[in-house]
Amino acid sequence: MSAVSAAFDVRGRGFARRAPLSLAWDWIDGRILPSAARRLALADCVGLRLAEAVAADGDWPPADRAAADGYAVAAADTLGAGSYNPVPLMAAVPVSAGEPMPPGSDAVLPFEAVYAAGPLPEAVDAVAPGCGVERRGAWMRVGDPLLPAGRRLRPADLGLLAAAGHRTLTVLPAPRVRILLAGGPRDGAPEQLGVMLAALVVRDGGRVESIEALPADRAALALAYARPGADLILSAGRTGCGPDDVAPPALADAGSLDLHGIAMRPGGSAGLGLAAGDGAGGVPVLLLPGEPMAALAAYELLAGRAVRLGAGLPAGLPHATADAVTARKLVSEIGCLDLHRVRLDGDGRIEPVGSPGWPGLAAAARADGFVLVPAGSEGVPDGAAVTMYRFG
Ligand SMILES: Nc1nc2c(c(=O)[nH]1)N[C@H]1C(S)=C(S)[C@@H](COP(=O)(O)OP(=O)(O)OC[C@H]3O[C@@H](n4cnc5c(N)ncnc54)[C@H](O)[C@@H]3O)O[C@H]1N2
Ligand code: MOO
Repeated sequence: MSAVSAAFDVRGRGFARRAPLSLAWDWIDGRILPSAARRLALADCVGLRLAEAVAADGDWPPADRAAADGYAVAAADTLGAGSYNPVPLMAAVPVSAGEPMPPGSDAVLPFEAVYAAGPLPEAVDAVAPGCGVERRGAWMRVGDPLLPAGRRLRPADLGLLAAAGHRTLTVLPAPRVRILLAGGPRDGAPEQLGVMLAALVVRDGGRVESIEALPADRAALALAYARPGADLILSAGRTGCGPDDVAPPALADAGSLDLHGIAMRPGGSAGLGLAAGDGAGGVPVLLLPGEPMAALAAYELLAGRAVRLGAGLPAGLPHATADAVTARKLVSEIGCLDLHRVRLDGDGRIEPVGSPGWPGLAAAARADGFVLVPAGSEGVPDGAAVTMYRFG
């Protein structure tokens, strides 16, 4: 791909044209690969992808054990027991759930089925052999496949793998993502992008290398783009057309500005390129608008894809989807992909919350999710079937 808009400085001029989102995706897909697999301690693996399939190292449970609190008994000793026929138990041993079964026992009589006030406990119910017992290997046998290669590890997986005897795992390490806040809010407004972007990066399998607030200074930004230590850089703010919108020229200084201006709304002033940092091919840098809703949209549609690919996760949107029908027309500009924040009612009908160009995160907080109206469409009429991507 040629460095399309690289040479074009939009400051004081505006965007002559914007690239289709698909071009930005091609750029991301062609440059971002997960890092090589590494062996890490189990505790450091949550949210990472397994590089190879994992099998059980032993049986679990390793021996027959009690599944409930009660008395370990030989089931045959309880034969005929009932509330009108208590049967004294000569060899009953109190056990707690999870304890190995004592020799000679083959069932657990729960405390509720035992009268224990006399000199010997008495069964007031009969049990069959195996009752109240978790058999050796009931969950898994040595060599059983437990988790496939590529699995994104959940907290419960780590518990299972600990039970199966694993102390370390071979995983794809999380990409180190540097978050730069370029220029920050205007007029002393509160900073709000750092926490949001960090949470999104973690959601998508990345690790936040640092979050740094920098002045709208071209040289300072170029240095921060070029500094080694990150696998991916997200720079939010100062991507527009004003005189102090120095993020795009700073990226050109640090390496290359390969795209600036994307045909989507909000988020249309996003850009991307490479910083000549420590990586042989340069470190991908995604420029996100500073306007908070535009930053969110540009993260979801662009940057998140890069983080997921770097983590070895599927490139597509990670949001749960819902099939819905529009309760009102969703207007859209032809040639531009529109992200509509929408609310879902109990009947599966959605309504827009504000228009795509409406700034701020309040409307996103009131929305249940978003609907994407493709660039080729002039909008979606009411009563049309659409897919809603759920926020959160
Ligand atoms: N002539 C044109 N001007 C603009 C165009 C255009 O096509 N032609 N595009 C517009 C679009 S789209 C956007 S989006 C903005 C790009 O904004 P910037 O990336 O330059 O954002 P800033 O100027 O840095 O800030 C905008 C807005 O966001 C607030 N902000 C910035 N950083 C933070 C932060 N860390 N926390 C909270 N809020 C932040 C800032 O206060 C401003 O209100 O350009 C348009 N211009
Ligand atoms: O990047 Mo601007 O908000 O298109 O919304």
